Amino acid sequence: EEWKERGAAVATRQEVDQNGRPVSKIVKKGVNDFHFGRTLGEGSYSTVLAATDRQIHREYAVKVLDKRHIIKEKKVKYVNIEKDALNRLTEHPGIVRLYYTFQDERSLYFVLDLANGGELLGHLKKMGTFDEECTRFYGAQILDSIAYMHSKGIIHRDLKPENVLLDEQMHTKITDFGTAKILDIRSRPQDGGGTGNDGPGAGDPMDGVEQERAVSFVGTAEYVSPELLTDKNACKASDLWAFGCILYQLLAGRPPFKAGNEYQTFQKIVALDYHFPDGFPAVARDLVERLLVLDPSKRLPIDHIKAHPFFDGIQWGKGLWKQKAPRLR
Ligand SMILES: O=C(O)C[C@H](Cc1nc2cc(Cl)cc(Cl)c2[nH]1)c1ccc(Cl)cc1
Repeated sequence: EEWKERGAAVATRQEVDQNGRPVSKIVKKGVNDFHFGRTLGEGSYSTVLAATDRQIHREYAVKVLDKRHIIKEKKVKYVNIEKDALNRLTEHPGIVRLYYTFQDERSLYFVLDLANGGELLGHLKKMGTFDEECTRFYGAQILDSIAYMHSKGIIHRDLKPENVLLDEQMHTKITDFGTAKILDIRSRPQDGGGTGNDGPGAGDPMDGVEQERAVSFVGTAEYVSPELLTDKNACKASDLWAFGCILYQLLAGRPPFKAGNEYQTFQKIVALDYHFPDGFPAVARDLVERLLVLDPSKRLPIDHIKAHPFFDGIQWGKGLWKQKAPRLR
């Protein structure tokens, strides 16, 4: 079928050298190295297909983008940000892994982990709400992945249950880094990345540039942080605001800020206009209240979130990713 006619293309395999720095090893991988299968999803700028590597018979998710469409819609910057961000996030089980990128005359291809457990959002819709144990487990995995991203100078900027995929062990894999912000680590003081509150625009020289230009990107309405709506700038703590919204949503079955249209949702966010439903567990409420804080520098930093009583019993680190996922209920 049509995939056959396209020539192989030079691809880069992402590996890390002995110092852990990502190096692109040139391997000849192209569209002919894969057998394309079912469509897994359609985005506004991409189609994701299941594909099997013909040599090693391993299945991947391949994100295919039409070059003409990308150029016409001025999304070239986002595609290259997605590639660069994923290339820095190669050693964490909670982040979708990028194996190859290649292109042919018509399309761009990202060869990614296949997470065939579906989206966390789908499971939440099916269940209505998660109980505390499931919320604790999934919340902990998402937080552990955010801590890793931030330690590599990456801010996701569009965290939401839709962008949290599940693998066959029902463990999380965060995806969709096209709208990420890559902090220039050369100038950033090595803050170990976990603080989450180095304020908007800290250390990212590109920020100055973004401030002059209107920031063209705002996340998904229900999860957008107030600082993104007021002073247009995302910081690491913006991901922690979204994390607070996700925790609330897993337990309540809906996000904290949701109105009839986007503008009304934004008004609720900047007014911190939200309420906890009856029966919302008190210990979870305490944590959410320390995350949904208007001033980004006052949000609980990641290390304090991990130490919060809500996460009592969570084994942070490798153990979190080896244990069996709790049955959803
Ligand atoms: O070969 C690489 O790794 C770098 C290229 C860079 C690149 N070449 C492009 C051509 C077009 Cl038409 C559009 C975009 Cl966004 C383009 N990005 C590339 C190729 C594929 C993908 Cl998925 C991302 C970036």
